[in-house]
Amino acid sequence: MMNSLERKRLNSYQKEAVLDESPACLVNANVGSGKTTVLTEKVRYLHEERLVPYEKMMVLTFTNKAADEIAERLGIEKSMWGFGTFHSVARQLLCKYLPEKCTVEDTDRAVNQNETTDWNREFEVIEPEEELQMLLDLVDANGYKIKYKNRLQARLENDYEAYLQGKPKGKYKDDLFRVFPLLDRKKRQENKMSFADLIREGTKCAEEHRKELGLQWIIVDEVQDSDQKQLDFIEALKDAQTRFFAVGDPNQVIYSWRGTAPNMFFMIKHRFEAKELSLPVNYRSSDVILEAANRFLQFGGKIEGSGVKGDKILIKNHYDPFIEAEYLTERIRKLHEDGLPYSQIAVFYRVQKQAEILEKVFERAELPVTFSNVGKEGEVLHFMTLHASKGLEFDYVFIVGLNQGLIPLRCTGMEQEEEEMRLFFVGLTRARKNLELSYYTNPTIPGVFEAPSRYLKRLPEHLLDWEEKPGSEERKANLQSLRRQAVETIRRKSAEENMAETEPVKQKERQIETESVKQEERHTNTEERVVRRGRHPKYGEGIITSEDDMTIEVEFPGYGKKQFLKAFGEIDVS
Ligand SMILES: Nc1ncnc2c1ncn2[C@@H]1O[C@H](COP(=O)(O)OP(=O)(O)OP(=O)(O)O)[C@@H](O)[C@H]1O
Repeated sequence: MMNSLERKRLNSYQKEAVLDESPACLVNANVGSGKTTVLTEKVRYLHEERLVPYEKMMVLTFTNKAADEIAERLGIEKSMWGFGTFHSVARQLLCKYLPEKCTVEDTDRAVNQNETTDWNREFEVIEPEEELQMLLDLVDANGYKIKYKNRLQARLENDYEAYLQGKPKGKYKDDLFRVFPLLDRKKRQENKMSFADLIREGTKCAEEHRKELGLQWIIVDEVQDSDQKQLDFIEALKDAQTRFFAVGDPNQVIYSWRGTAPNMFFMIKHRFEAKELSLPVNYRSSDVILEAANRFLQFGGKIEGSGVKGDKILIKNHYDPFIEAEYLTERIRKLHEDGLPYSQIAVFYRVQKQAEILEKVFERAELPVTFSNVGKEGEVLHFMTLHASKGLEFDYVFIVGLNQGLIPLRCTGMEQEEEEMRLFFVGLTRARKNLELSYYTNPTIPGVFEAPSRYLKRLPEHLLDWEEKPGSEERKANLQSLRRQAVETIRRKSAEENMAETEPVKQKERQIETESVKQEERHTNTEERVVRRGRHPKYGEGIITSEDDMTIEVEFPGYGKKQFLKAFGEIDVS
């Protein structure tokens, strides 16, 4: 009975999850613990050993990427009935159960008699932009007044659902709620559905045809990403005999802004009265990476590793994003020369804006890069936002821009703070073997501070390898070389660019020179000062041997010289 499972060498937790046949079961899985493995093995087991026909199962995912991976592992067609994203499965249902297309005569008659024609199974799915344009056309055609047009997409997403649920008017005194009935009618007449329409109409359709569908299993991947409407869809599909099995990780909720509650995992457990199983062992990352990630874990105990110690996490500082991009090209070239395939290297950043400089510099360096998590396969480097990194794994991961105000972004409340932390957790846990984190001295992004991220302080010191924690002489030399490097690079670039750009480049050059001279001056002044003392909770009282804007160096009796980042506030200066 268990032969095919044994072949796959599942651990005991994974086996238990695969074999479980409770009416509802929720697997609380740690990052990298084999969620996808369990899900695919479960489908295979049910189909091959328990002889459940595919048409009696639904396997729902949140992304096309996950759907593709599951289909590939199972060796089934991506378009197979009941497999795919929530949207594609809702579409399948509607294509099966909506009325067939009306004849031309039917449509003419309906239009003549001013009847609304309705969606039929040949409907077209429209992008949010097209729906917005339909709305704007109706506003213009009817001379309606709409406030805050620049936020209309968001208002459409939120208020349209409210209108459909019977809410008569919105927050603002304008004509938006008068356009909604026209929009609804137009979409039906033109046989077009938005993504939200798909799930809502799909849910109605599932309710009507639940008995006929007679599902034996509903299986959901990454269930922590669900929103209320997707849960309604699952509930609509579920009949008395239908078993519900879902895998998810409460520590990887990073889409609260899209309507997922941070505690969704536990809400689902309650709603479906599900039994909870766990997958504790992470097979992906080294122990060093997991110990770092554990500091950002919000739910559950420690993540267990599979016993590979791994290298320390490298912490780097770069003058600015430009110098960093130059550094990355060289570093990545070297890693590749040393035998690491480009496809095993990824660079993550927090905001899209950071990609601009990286893109330019990497293009010039002629390295094979893709700036998304999909698309180009094969021997390419991956550059992407932390959000896009979810579900992926790489041997060597760079996370850039660990500055206050960037990672984490400035937050307005606790919930946002927690989500930022989960996002960083997702980023860290993509790495199998090596992690490199970096922050800028001069971030050049509005709203981002020079101070290194407080997340660096959260990481256990013994796991970190600060690239340079220099003493005073070394530091001075480093600042000088940093300045030389920056100026040289800019000179080289300015020679390449056209003349029109010379002046701003010069300004930048001057700015860097002034800044580094200032830093050196401050530095020298510190050295000339009378003895100052600082106190550390562990090392006691010591003498401050050097100091600049960001760091402070203190010599402690019995411990020697130690450097600290001021932003972490570990030293009390007397
Ligand atoms: N029992 C096992 N023995 C050895 N390796 C395993 C086992 N189960 C899973 N793995 C490996 O661990 C890695 C992570 O597995 P998988 O991608 O299924 O995890 P996941 O939980 O879906 O990850 P994430 O939480 O990041 O989405 C994969 O490389 C997989 O091959």
